[in-house]
Amino acid sequence: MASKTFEELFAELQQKAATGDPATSRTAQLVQQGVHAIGKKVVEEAAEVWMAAEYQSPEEAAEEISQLLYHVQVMMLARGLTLEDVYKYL
Ligand SMILES: N=c1c2ncn([C@@H]3O[C@H](COP(=O)(O)OP(=O)(O)OP(=O)(O)O)[C@@H](O)[C@H]3O)c2ncn1[C@@H]1O[C@H](COP(=O)(O)O)[C@@H](O)[C@H]1O
Repeated sequence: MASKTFEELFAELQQKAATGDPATSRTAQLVQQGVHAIGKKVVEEAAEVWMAAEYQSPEEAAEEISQLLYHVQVMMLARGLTLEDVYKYL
């Protein structure tokens, strides 16, 4: 059972990006570091998704995919994008 949905995570991260403390919130820390640092994490997590999907268990692949989705949401926040901005292309 999911502990949170994609939309629920995004709403939580919007709050963290706006008012979170970089000392305690990974999201606030990444947004403070900016698009370049977040971009490196997106690429790193994408590679981990690929490797896990090819060589690891479905459970491990799911965990890596969750980390990629998290970092993609952080990138959206760093660029001031909303879910609607992205959904209109789906
Ligand atoms: N879903 C996530 C999530 N997924 C991944 N991560 C981060 O991504 C990291 C995983 O990447 P790595 O394995 O590369 O970890 P690492 O090597 O320690 O990362 P680096 O410091 O080297 O960049 C984790 O250690 C977390 O820091 C996440 N951090 C936070 N969340 C959720 O986001 C919400 C807000 O979190 P905070 O902003 O930290 O309060 C909470 O609901 C959290 O559960």
